[in-house]
Amino acid sequence: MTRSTSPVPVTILTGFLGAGKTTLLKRILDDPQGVRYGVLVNDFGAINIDADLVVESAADQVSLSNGCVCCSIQSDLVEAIDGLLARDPAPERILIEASGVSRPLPIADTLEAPELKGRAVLDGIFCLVDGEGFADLDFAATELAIEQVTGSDVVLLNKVDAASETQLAAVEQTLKGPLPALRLIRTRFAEIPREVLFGAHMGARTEPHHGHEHHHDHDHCTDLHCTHEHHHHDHADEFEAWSWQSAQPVDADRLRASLRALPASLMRAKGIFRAESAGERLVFHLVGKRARTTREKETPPAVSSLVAIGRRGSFDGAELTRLMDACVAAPRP
Ligand SMILES: Nc1nc2c(ncn2[C@@H]2O[C@H](COP(=O)(O)OP(=O)(O)OP(=O)(O)O)[C@@H](O)[C@H]2O)c(=O)[nH]1
Repeated sequence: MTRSTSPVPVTILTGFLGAGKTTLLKRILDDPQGVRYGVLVNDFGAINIDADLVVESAADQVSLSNGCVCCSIQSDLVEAIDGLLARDPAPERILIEASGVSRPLPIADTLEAPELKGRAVLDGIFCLVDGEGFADLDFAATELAIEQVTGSDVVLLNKVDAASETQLAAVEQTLKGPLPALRLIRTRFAEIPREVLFGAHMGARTEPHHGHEHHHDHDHCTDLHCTHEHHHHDHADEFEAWSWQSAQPVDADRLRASLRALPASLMRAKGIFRAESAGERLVFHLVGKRARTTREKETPPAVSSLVAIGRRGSFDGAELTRLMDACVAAPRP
């Protein structure tokens, strides 16, 4: 097998919790158009539900859970990319779905690690923004979302179907006000032509991007939200993830009741469940104030899982566990 000598292009998908990163990833992988993808999915929680959601797609996939690739598990990221590149056949492109609380530039800087030098190269950073939910983010979350935007090459203002024109215009104004050169595309379920996504060849970054000098190509990069101190803390200090699993099927009615009772302080929750009725799985998403459960005609997972993320100290994990244990179907006599 001949190995390509040119570096493998890497695309980073970033964006705040629930903005639509997995939706975009799935869209790409469901129609790979002949490209062999290597995929790296990072979930802040202990269970990588995103990995489960995209698992049926044909791609080499590595999951990085229980931490954030931009800070606490950055070295794991190098190792994971190294591992993907070493596969035979090697991927022709690598996609990294960052956790919703990651900052993209430290991830891009990872590609400069000596182990990866010349083997992988940054192609582009795409930031998903939730057009419907952006206005509901609290101040700190807005700040992080904007930081993700400033570190990206292109912003996908997503969920345009669910947002009003007034909402969308307000988000655009918030983002473009301080960043007039921002490249922003409105999307519905992250639908975007492949030519826009790939081939940007943003290339190697030659200097740290969080300093106050930005000499590189990213003309929309400003230091507005960019303080050194800000970039060096660990997201584990700010956010807390809780997770729950059950090998027993759940009772669909009780599950609905438990999910409705989840505290409003949660910023994001997602789950995949095996209900007693076989042949389908229940997928739950809570993004800010909005929650949705769908029945999917996919093989149900062997183990039902739920992950929730909120600000540290803003919810009671033991209470959540009690709530979810209550929806496990009684064992059959
Ligand atoms: N109405 C609407 N819903 C969307 C759109 N894009 C994604 N969603 C839904 O929003 C929820 C979250 O989408 P994901 O793609 O899982 O978001 P994410 O950014 O990967 O979430 P994290 O990995 O937890 O940060 C899911 O229920 C999606 O179906 C859209 O354009 N319109």
